[in-house]
Amino acid sequence: MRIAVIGAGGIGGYFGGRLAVAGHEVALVARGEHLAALRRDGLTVDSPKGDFTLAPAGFTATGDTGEVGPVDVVLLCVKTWQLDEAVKALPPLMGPGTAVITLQNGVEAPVEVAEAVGRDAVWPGTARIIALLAGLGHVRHVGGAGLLTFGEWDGRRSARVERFAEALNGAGVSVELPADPWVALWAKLLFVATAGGLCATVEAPFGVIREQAGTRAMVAAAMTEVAAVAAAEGVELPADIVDESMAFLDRQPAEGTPSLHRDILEGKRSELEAWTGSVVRLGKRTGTPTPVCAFVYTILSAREASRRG
Ligand SMILES: NC(=O)C1=CN([C@@H]2O[C@H](COP(=O)(O)OP(=O)(O)OC[C@H]3O[C@@H](n4cnc5c(N)ncnc54)[C@H](OP(=O)(O)O)[C@@H]3O)[C@@H](O)[C@H]2O)C=CC1
Ligand SMILES: CC(C)(CO)C(=O)C(=O)O
Repeated sequence: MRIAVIGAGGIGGYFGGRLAVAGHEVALVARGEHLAALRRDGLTVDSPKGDFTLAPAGFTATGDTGEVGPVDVVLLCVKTWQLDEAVKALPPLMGPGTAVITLQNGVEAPVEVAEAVGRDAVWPGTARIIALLAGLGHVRHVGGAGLLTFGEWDGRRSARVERFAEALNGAGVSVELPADPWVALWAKLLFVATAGGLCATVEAPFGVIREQAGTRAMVAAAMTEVAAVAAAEGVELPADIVDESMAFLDRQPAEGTPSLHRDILEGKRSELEAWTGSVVRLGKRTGTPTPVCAFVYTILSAREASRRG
């Protein structure tokens, strides 16, 4: 298949790299020194599922989607606050059946992208992985299954969704095709906005916030708030979503950290607005109380402002 990945960072480099190794025609859209390194040295991925290096001849590295042309699937792998610019790079990649998979945490990215390319072209998706850019042209898969969920906007099973799922499976990437992709997005938000938010608030990895009774209780209370906001938005999460998500927290590597935590610590712009911030915003809009999420959001807004100067 012909695949373009916009944003060849942690998740884009990992999933795009695996598809290229499996023989698909992959274009990694990157910029700056990272793009230069990809062109010169190729892509190196360290992963518990098997390390690999892709030679420059094994994929296209470009800063210009006009050089790529229409593809079957676009993996949109930039941060939420980078979507605006990334969306402007989409038109040359779009053919009649092109699907754009949004992999951002949060529930707002598909809506933003659909405003540019239409709902029929957008597959709301999630990535279950911890991956990061370890250096120029170098991605590190730290943990997590390396699993993708995605589907047509309205949840209908289509031939193109199944075809891409097969391509991913053939590339060693696990896939779940949810009956409703929005349930998967909300379930992921329920985890990152709360467990991710608490890690960033106390500046500690998953192992600490789940062992301390106080932070564990706050995570569970915040998760209950997110489920209530989802219901108010018309998305019914499974009845055991909080227990399931606490069990998911217990399965995370003890030293694992969410990107929200790493970004704030490093003084970078974070995705706070799209994670805990969106829960608070949508809670206000629907009249759903979110006191724990609002507390976490307030602390982190101040912490990010202070770190970024
Ligand atoms: N990392 C993870 O484990 C997971 C991440 N996610 C989600 O995936 C999304 C991406 O996260 P992550 O992979 O960590 O992010 P990274 O910052 O590692 O990667 C994003 C990459 O996209 C590049 N980029 C941004 N805009 C453009 C553009 N217009 N053209 C070309 N390249 C561009 C960035 O370059 P530059 O540095 O120059 O800005 C960077 O290399 C986030 O929304 C996150 O929530 C979801 C699950 C797990
Ligand atoms: C919390 C985590 C690792 C879960 O996959 C994530 O999505 C992120 O850090 O962006």
